[in-house]
Amino acid sequence: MAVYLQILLTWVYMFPSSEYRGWHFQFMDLKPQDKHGCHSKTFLRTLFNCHGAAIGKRALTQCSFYWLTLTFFFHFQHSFSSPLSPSAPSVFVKMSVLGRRGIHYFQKLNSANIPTALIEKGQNRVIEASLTLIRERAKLKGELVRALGGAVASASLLGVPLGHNSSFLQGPAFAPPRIREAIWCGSTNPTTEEGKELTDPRVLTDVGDVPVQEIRDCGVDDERLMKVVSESVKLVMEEDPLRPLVLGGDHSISYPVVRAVSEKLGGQVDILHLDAHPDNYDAYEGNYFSHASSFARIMEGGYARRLLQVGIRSISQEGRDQCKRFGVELYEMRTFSRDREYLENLKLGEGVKGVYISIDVDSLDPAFAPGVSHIEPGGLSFRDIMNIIHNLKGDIVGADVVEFNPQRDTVDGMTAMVAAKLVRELTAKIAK
Ligand SMILES: NC(=[NH2+])NCCC[C@H](N)C(=O)O
Repeated sequence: MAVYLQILLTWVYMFPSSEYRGWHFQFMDLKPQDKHGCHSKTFLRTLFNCHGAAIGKRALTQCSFYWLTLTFFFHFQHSFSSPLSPSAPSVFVKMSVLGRRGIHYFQKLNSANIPTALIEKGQNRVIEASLTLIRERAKLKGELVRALGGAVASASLLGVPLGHNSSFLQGPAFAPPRIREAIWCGSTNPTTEEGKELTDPRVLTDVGDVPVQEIRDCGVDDERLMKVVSESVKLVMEEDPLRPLVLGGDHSISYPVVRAVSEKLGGQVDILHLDAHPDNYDAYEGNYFSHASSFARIMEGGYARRLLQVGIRSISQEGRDQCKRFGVELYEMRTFSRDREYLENLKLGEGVKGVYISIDVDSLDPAFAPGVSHIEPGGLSFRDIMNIIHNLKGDIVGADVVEFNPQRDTVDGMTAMVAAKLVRELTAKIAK
């Protein structure tokens, strides 16, 4: 009894610290399909589900973690030594995994055991430097397009290699370079289906990636990181006629991107969202910024007037309740043949600032796009998406292609080509 009380108290003490999250997970994206990472991340997220906690809690939290580890150890030590206990090996394995993770994050915390102001100053410099590169590249591309003249709107690629807000695998962090490679791959040509030339800077430019890993490596938390993403999008939009075409990353990035688009334009947009999932949980696995929660954040923020979700075929009761709460127009796969005609003749964005298109690659049937974390059979065909996009009437003010996971792609990069073609055709849709 006393031991359980001790464990409970320890957890309560540990809750207020969000710092472990930042420092512990900073390198985790870089591990390929790390199953243990996935589980322990879920576990730790539940523990440290709190944002913006005071840095002064660190010492207390650190002690609490030692206490928790010891408590577990003493509580279960009879299981380790008892050959009759069937749970012994698995408990031991779990303990050693936890132990190794613990060591990893003590190192991080110890190295961080320096004045808060010093860390913050350094973080600010790194963020400023990161934004400077994007700002200068956007400026140059904007100047170039304006000098060439004649473009009202032009797509500009911005990569956001962020995968740590995934609830399962983290591979989408590796997508932007793979998509770029496929866009310019010699197996195809730079002309889009309806005849736009991607080599023309008035059609397409590129301002590079937000250095997500480098920023997280400095211990910057997600709230701040999301602001950096928003800031980067605004830097692109600053350079009229450039419009952001964002390469994800997991779906969590749509929140800071849409927020930036709406704030910069000074009003709401209509959103066409293609996905297998509605991604509207209040929070998922305790993560407010989860890729499964981005559309809850967008709707709460009031950034969208209409939200059309198309391709949905994995939706929980909470997802349905949230759709009702936010007035989402839900087009599920099971009724797609009925809805097709409407969806292939959409007219959006009138009376608001324009249309934002968010394409989750898992909206496609896995037969077309196997390289995604969340394989969900029964999806859209590539041509279904093309028909919807090509026929859509509206001013496209921004777009994203997210959730391509190169670690799950075929050896010949089939999904990279699919993601690239989505980007190419979105480019054609934006540019005018
Ligand atoms: N953007 C995504 N791929 N989201 C997938 C979310 C999956 C999550 N397990 C759910 O129940 O919805």
